[in-house]
Amino acid sequence: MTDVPVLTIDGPSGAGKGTVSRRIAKRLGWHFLDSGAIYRALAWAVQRRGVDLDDEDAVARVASDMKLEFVCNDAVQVIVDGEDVTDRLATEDVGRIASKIAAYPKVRRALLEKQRAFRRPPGLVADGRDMGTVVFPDAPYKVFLTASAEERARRRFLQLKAQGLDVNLDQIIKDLEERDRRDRERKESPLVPAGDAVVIDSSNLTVDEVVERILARLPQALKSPRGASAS
Ligand SMILES: Nc1ncnc2c1ncn2[C@@H]1O[C@H](COP(=O)(O)OP(=O)(O)OP(=O)(O)O)[C@@H](O)[C@H]1O
Ligand SMILES: Nc1ccn([C@@H]2O[C@H](COP(=O)(O)O)[C@@H](O)[C@H]2O)c(=O)n1
Repeated sequence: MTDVPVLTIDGPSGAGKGTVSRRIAKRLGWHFLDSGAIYRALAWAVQRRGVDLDDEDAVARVASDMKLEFVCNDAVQVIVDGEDVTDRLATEDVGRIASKIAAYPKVRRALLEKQRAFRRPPGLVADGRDMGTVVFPDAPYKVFLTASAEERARRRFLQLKAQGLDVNLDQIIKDLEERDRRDRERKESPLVPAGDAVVIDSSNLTVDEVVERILARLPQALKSPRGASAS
């Protein structure tokens, strides 16, 4: 428990959590936690070290001892064990492995304090699956952002295509639904809205509209902090 305010934005893959969270963090002048990037970085480290994905203890050991850094320049760079892996984490392949190992209770426990360490003044916007339910249950502001599976797949398709990746819409829908099902059905920290979260369906909303809806729920005093950028 701490006095530092946290806004949690949870939801399924492709709902727009990362895009919206980054914008809001910038507007408020707050820190930003992309917790999915931590699970993706772990997926990468586990593969890199040749660890058996079915061995929960071995994967949890990597979660405890991997050296993870987020370097904030124009964009956020993810450095794992001294290697910049930023460009390798976006693929559905890494997402699939991340969601498999994210189901392990020992892995989630090993990553809990690493995530809580992001809570620093003046505030934190935390994006993920269990930010409002498990990692920051005392957060005063919680959002569950969702959208139809078709719309989320369409967004992911356009996003990956823009990055020059060779993508197939049907495969993306399949991957996304499988990953969501695994995230929702796992026993440990499943993807569910926190009881006190506001649910926003972004299927028919632009990014700006989602950002404004969320900001409208925050107290005015948080929206004009010293040093916050207006962009
Ligand atoms: N409301 C929206 N309308 C249209 N496109 C959107 C909207 N929100 C996000 N997008 C686009 O959808 C893509 C996926 O968004 P984003 O990466 O923020 O989703 P996410 O919920 O963080 O996904 P993941 O959990 O898999 O990381 C991005 O290209 C983003 O620009
Ligand atoms: N708080 C979180 C965040 C992510 N995960 C798992 O990681 C996968 C990848 O996350 P992205 O947000 O980058 O797509 C995701 O499918 C989850 O399985 C998690 O469990 N908890």
